Amino acid sequence: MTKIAVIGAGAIGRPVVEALLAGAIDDVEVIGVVNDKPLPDGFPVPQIHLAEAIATSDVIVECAGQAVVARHAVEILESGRDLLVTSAGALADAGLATRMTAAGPGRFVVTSGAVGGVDLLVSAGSYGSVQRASVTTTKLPGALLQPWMDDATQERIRTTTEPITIFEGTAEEAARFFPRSLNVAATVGLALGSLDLVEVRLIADPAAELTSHVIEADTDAGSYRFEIRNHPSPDNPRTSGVVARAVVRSLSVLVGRPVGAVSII
Ligand SMILES: NC(=O)C1=CN([C@@H]2O[C@H](COP(=O)(O)OP(=O)(O)OC[C@H]3O[C@@H](n4cnc5c(N)ncnc54)[C@H](OP(=O)(O)O)[C@@H]3O)[C@@H](O)[C@H]2O)C=CC1
Ligand SMILES: O=C([O-])CC(=O)C(=O)O
Repeated sequence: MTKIAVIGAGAIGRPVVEALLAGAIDDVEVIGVVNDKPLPDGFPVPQIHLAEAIATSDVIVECAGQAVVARHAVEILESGRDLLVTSAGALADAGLATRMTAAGPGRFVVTSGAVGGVDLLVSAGSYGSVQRASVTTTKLPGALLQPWMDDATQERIRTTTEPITIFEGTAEEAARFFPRSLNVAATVGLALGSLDLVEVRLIADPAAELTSHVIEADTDAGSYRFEIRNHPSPDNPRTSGVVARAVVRSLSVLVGRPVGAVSII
């Protein structure tokens, strides 16, 4: 039996817990959830402190935010627990990425999250060269407002009646400026081995009922274009609903019991 603790009980963490309790992966036990505020009445597993999660679990699943990875990842890995990271953008901090890579004996992996095709990008980028890469993300305006934006910028985004580009930069900048909306840009950068290479464009579109991520890459193995169109989570319009399912799939690979009739990793 593999013991799992989850950090975060929001739009990703809660459905992950529910899926695991429903038996999505054989032989796992959810020992509890670490969360900022008290969990709502009726939450199906106990709320625990991080220290208890570290003491009693085999794998810790982060579904809480980049700051949690920055604060706790090294401690978790040094305790010998494996860590599944959802907030991939935390690894845009090169210093943190280096410390996490050096830490152990626990292992960390990053979920593919809201996007796909990253397996192919890892394969293409592994031994060869990457000429260019880009991620263009389109979301509803309200999902993109940030505390650092001034009032005029927030108003322009909130009231736009047509698609507007609100950010262009590298994947590192994207993860830093939009920590809850552009983790996928970091995921693509990590897959290709360079966050600086990935040109990111973020579009606020009032008609974007589906969140879209268009990923393009030219490599010496081939040229790729993936267009992903996800339904937003009903609990958090910033987050695509599929992310929780991706976390469960990633966890299933990490614990060695991949979901699906045929194992595709
Ligand atoms: N890789 C990918 O494709 C994607 C990654 N993400 C990442 O996943 C994160 C979670 O997304 P989502 O579930 O939608 O966000 P939510 O805001 O819905 O939920 C976040 C949860 O984490 C909890 N939390 C926040 N800080 C802490 C802390 N310091 N310790 C313990 N718990 C904490 C919150 O608790 P409370 O509400 O009580 O404050 C809340 O329960 C995002 O911030 C983003 O970094 C998101 C989408 C896609
Ligand atoms: O869920 C999504 O579509 C993407 C997202 O929020 C992120 O990358 O942070």
